[in-house]
Amino acid sequence: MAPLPRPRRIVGVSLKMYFDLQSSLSYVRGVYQLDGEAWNARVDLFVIPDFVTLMESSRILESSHIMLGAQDVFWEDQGAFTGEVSPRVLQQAGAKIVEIGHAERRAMFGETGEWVAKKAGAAARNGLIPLVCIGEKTHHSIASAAVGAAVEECRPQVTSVLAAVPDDVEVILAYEPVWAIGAAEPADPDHVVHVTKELRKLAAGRNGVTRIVYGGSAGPGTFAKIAEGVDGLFLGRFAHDIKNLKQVIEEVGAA
Ligand SMILES: O=C[C@H](O)COP(=O)(O)O
Repeated sequence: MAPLPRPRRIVGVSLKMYFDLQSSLSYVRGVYQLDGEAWNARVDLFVIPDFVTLMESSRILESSHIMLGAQDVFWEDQGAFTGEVSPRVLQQAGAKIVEIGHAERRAMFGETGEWVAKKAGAAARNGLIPLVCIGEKTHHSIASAAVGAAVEECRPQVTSVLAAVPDDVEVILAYEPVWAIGAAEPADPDHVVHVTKELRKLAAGRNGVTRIVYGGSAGPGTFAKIAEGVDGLFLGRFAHDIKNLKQVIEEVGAA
């Protein structure tokens, strides 16, 4: 049987909390300038600023193909949940993607696998693409054991999410080994390729598109080494300079 065609490549950036309001908007305007280049390179592009910046970002991006994302979401659509942000409101504000279960949220804010799955279900219910962050906490020092250990740790993170979303909706899995986030360099390419190839098997029976992106100190030079395993990159610091994002788009389009 012929292998399934690979989905379109995708590149996105999270601003985390590095930016203030004006610099977030300035960055989003910079991303907007890359719309044509990404589109011509057949690379889907998304950007994830903070909640406060979403509506203005939506206005900036409205005539583009660029998808706007939010950094978190609550699992109910409405009710007495002070401080939480509804998936329905995110959809109304122009978001197309919702990042869920980032390692920082799991570590610092007590986000559990059960919450992540519920949030993914809520995003899908409201027409948003769940971008679910998964990854092992520590890196096994023996390379041959590291892949198996990573897959075992990531497997329940993936299966609980896929069980919570309808089979036919798009899901993006962001493989971000926790130890590679905020590091000097991305994870070893062989490790990323081996782990993501195994994780892709978990979504083999789905009817909806499942894309896997790599995150964790990724930047220019990362994609070509791991293209065999992933559909794109989820970038942080090393794409906060628009010139680097432009270079990554070129590389992903050319790989
Ligand atoms: O959200 C993005 C990832 O956590 C990666 O961030 P980083 O590239 O700054 O390590």
